[in-house]
Amino acid sequence: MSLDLPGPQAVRKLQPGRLVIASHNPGKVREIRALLGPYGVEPVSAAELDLPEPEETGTTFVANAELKARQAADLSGLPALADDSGLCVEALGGDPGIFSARWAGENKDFAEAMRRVHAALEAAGPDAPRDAHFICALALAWPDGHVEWFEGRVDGTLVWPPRGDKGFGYDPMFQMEGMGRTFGEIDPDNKHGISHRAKAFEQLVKAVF
Ligand SMILES: O=c1nc[nH]c2c1ncn2[C@H]1C[C@H](O)[C@@H](COP(=O)(O)OP(=O)(O)OP(=O)(O)O)O1
Ligand SMILES: [Mg+2]
Repeated sequence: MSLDLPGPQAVRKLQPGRLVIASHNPGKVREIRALLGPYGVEPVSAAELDLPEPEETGTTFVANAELKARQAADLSGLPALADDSGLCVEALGGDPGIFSARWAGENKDFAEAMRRVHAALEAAGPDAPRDAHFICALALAWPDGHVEWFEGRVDGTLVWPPRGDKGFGYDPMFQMEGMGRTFGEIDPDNKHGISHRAKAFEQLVKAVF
């Protein structure tokens, strides 16, 4: 999958003050808080503001990140940062991709979602490559309608059975290129230095702080 962003963007700096983390996923909110730690903004989550969870009608990670950020900025009157991310499995044509959260169902059961990915890979045949990548698209929206986008990617392979309980989502079955442990087995501080989210944040930090 390419990392095409919507186009050249004007760079606007983010001023100190409250910043909405427009996500309803506690694992993600935790990582984003840690990644924003050094930059002097006051993160406030969608849950703390009681913001509704929008329907993700976009067909790309960037479009969904933008939709979530715009809605939160509109409703809160504050700048808002959204993350749309997912696991893309090469042998599955990029699935679950933007549907990564939806594969976990209403109950957000990622043990089940990982079994689904594993079953789909088994169905693809014994020689189906285990290559996969995580994508993270970030959108930062201001109440006046200005938006900026950033993206990061990390490549790896899928393992079975899943290992580790330190991350969230599909972390226990994803092993980054060149690493012997899954994202579920490494310390959060370590993941924050290398993940798709960390890479997207590197771009964001360069541009807006
Ligand atoms: O670092 C990660 N480690 C493991 N799994 C991950 C990661 N990053 C995204 N993922 C998977 C699980 C997540 O549920 C889905 C994203 O779906 P996505 O719609 O962006 O997030 P979400 O619905 O969980 O929360 P929200 O939209 O409120 O931010 O991809
Ligand atoms: Mg979502």
